[in-house]
Amino acid sequence: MSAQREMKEKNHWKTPVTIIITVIGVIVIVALVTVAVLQNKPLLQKYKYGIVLDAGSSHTALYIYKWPAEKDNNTGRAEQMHVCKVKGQGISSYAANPWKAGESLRACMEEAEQWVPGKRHHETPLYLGATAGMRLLNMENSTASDKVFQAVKEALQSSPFSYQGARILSGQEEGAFGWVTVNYLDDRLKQGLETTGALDLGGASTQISFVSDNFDGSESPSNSVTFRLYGNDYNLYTHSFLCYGKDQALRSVVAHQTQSGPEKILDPCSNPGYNTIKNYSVLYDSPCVSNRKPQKAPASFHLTGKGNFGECQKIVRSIFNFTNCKYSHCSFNGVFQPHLQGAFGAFSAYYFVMSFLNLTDTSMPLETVKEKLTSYCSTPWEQIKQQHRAVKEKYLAEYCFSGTYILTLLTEGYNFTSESYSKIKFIKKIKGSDAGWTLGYMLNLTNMIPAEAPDTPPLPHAGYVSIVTIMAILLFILFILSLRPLWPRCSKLPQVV
Ligand SMILES: Nc1ncnc2c1ncn2[C@@H]1O[C@H](COP(=O)(O)OP(=O)(O)O)[C@@H](O)[C@H]1O
Ligand SMILES: [Ca+2]
Repeated sequence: MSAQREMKEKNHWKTPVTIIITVIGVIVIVALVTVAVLQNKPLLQKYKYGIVLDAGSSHTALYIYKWPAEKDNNTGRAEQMHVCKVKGQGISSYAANPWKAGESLRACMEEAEQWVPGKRHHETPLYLGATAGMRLLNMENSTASDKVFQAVKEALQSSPFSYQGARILSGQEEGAFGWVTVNYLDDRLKQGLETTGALDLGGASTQISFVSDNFDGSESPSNSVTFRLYGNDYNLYTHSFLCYGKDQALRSVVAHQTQSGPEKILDPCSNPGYNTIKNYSVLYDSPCVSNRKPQKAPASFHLTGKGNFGECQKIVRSIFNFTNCKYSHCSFNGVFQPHLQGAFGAFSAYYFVMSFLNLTDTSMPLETVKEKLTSYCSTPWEQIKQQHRAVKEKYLAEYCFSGTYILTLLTEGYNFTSESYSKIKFIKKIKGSDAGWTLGYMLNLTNMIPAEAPDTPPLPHAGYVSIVTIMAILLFILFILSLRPLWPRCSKLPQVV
């Protein structure tokens, strides 16, 4: 028995050499894993910021975006942090007193100072892009448009942010950047997935942008925008229809009914019982209709609602020209359009109107959409007002027209069929960021979408740490095994009888 105990005490795990080796080994493993974890730990998240003002025809909105500072070029995605709606109307409405356009922006600029951390102010780029409202003002009165821009620039330059310019976007830019936003937020660009088309309905213009296999730009170069993003080439079809935003389209529809300069009209696009007085000079004060102003007309006319979808649609149809197409296919007004392809995201006024009318479900047959519009249009105005007390009267009075216009623009203007209509999604936001041209515009100007696919580490951080740990343990075991000759001879253990 005593011999046995003696042998147990000489157990090799307790020899000084193995104790030292074990301690060193454990220290080495702990050190290795600690270094691996600390060295490659994602650094504490710091953000960069960017601000874009969308100076639309009806209103201005200030968007603040943020993205992780360390990985702006590859893995981090920019997202909307805050939006500030500027009080009052769009900047083009200040043509008569331009300095007020600058003043109108101040409250949102101050709000932005609260949202972006102070030490980042000076490095935060600030852009303003104006769309169709300013395009029209610039056509009509370029001096007034220049003055509005001057006032706006002064207001923006007096902020602590890094002012990068204020300008009018072209229709192509507005359409293309809306498409970039939608596909960037859906992660379609980085992953090289099939892209989603973009439908943007504003107050003064409307844009359609999509990638089509049978469009290479040759048939109509002015509708082609090419991009190389994350290593993929895109040939985008895009078109912006000036005067076909819903406010200008409504002007055209009312202008159509006042060609002879009447004192009264019975408008099928307004609910029965709706009554208003409209001023001729205000109605015709837009390059979209100014050439049609009746010669002999009183100062104003009475508009009374009739609420008839079918009749309203007839008038809406009349503002599109479906003749004279010199291309293989056209949408309307002789504008080239390739065959529609893939899914579409429809945002801005498309969303506001269709969500109000409970028509965002596009699996609904087009016949049902028409029935619902027929019913909405024929609902008495008093009843509409009672049912939607919280909704602005101006919007409320226009939903019958707006719904009719959207359905006609999509199905007869762009040629969406019952089948392709079901591929449209009416959207406001994607993953918390508003759909619209602003994000795409900023991504482009800050070079945040690389032309080539970025090199990504082959392993995620957790995988890397696990592999280093396993390797270290394996190395240690190998090392212990390699010291086997030093181990005490276990085979000499006496046989217990
Ligand atoms: N809640 C709402 N309901 C209906 N229409 C809305 C709502 N909010 C905004 N709109 C409309 O959305 C449109 C936005 O257009 P806007 O971006 O200002 O013009 P554009 O892009 O042509 O320069 C306007 O016609 C505005 O009236
Ligand atoms: Ca817009």
